[in-house]
Amino acid sequence: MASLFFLFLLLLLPLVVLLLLLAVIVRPRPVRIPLKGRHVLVSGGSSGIGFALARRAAAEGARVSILARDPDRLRDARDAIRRDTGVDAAALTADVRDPAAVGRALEAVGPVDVLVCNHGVFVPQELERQSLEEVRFMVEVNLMGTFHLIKAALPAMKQRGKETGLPASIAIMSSQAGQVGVYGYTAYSATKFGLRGLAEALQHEVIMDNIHVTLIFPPDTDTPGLAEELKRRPEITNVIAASSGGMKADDVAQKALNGIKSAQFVVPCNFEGTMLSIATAGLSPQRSYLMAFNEVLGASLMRFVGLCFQWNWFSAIEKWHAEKKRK
Ligand SMILES: NC(=O)C1=CN([C@@H]2O[C@H](COP(=O)(O)OP(=O)(O)OC[C@H]3O[C@@H](n4cnc5c(N)ncnc54)[C@H](OP(=O)(O)O)[C@@H]3O)[C@@H](O)[C@H]2O)C=CC1
Ligand SMILES: CCCCCCCCCCCCCCCC(=O)[C@@H](N)CO
Repeated sequence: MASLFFLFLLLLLPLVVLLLLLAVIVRPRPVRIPLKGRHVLVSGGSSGIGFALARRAAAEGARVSILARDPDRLRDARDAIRRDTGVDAAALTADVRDPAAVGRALEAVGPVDVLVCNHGVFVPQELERQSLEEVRFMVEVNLMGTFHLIKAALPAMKQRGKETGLPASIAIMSSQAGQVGVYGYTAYSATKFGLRGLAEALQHEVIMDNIHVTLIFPPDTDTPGLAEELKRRPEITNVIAASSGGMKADDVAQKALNGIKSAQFVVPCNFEGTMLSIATAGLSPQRSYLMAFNEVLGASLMRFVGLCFQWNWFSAIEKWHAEKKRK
């Protein structure tokens, strides 16, 4: 009996040592980003996830600015935020593809404490059938638009951080299609994978300015954008995307905001997303020693689970092609 207990302790010991080691080495160090009274700017804040996020930030006492192209939708969103929270959000009309317009918009509202690059466009299609114009459109909006926002916001953000001594945040909306390539998403996945490279490198560059980068990876989320997308999404893309459960915009917004407040680098939004994040942890920064522990121990199991998913997806593609041929 006593020797069994001893054996158990012996097996446990390496895990405890690993946990302690991780607690010492994880970087960057954990930090909390306060929201109350701070300036939160959300691009794409007039619809879907961005709107839900802006409204939640307002409800938590932040000063909120929303940025998008269509002034009518912006006005409706601002009215809804006022109705639900009593907060007057600033509505900024700008196309993120236009760096000068983005610069003017940011200048008008002053320094940002939490920049949420959430805007995004998604036009699913097989690459062979998709026009280069559509590919370029997604790259310009999703990828270049995010560069434009960050370049425009960073100098004043740094300056303000120096004055207040408070940590600031740059959050970027990726997608689970930015963690795994999916049929019909060659261009879209490329932009969302691209944002990860941007975010990892940027975190190195701004850590000494007390700025913390957060990358959010939602699954299919019920938004006006998704409704449009579904009108033309290839059937097999629907099948693969359904491997991860769909979510409501407000639930994604809550996960995102919690992730921003605790300065998580990677923010998964559902259970499948957590598995996906462990499977694709790579060399991304990790502040939580508990998550680091899960990543270290879960890596090989999640690799195996990922291979099972790929098996399933390639089988579905094969079957779909066979059926198409028969028709
Ligand atoms: N819904 C989903 O299934 C998922 C979404 N995501 C990502 O979440 C983000 C939000 O998606 P969702 O809420 O569904 O999108 P919506 O289409 O509902 O809203 C998109 C927002 O972005 C704005 N926007 C689009 N293009 C530009 C532009 N060129 N300049 C400025 N603003 C722009 C839109 O306003 P306007 O058109 O007026 O400019 C709108 O406010 C995107 O980055 C998307 O890739 C990730 C995973 C899943
Ligand atoms: C190791 C374990 C793996 C676990 C399961 C993986 C499931 C992956 C599903 C990918 C779905 C991609 C949806 C993209 C939604 C999106 O971005 C568009 N709606 C555009 O907005």
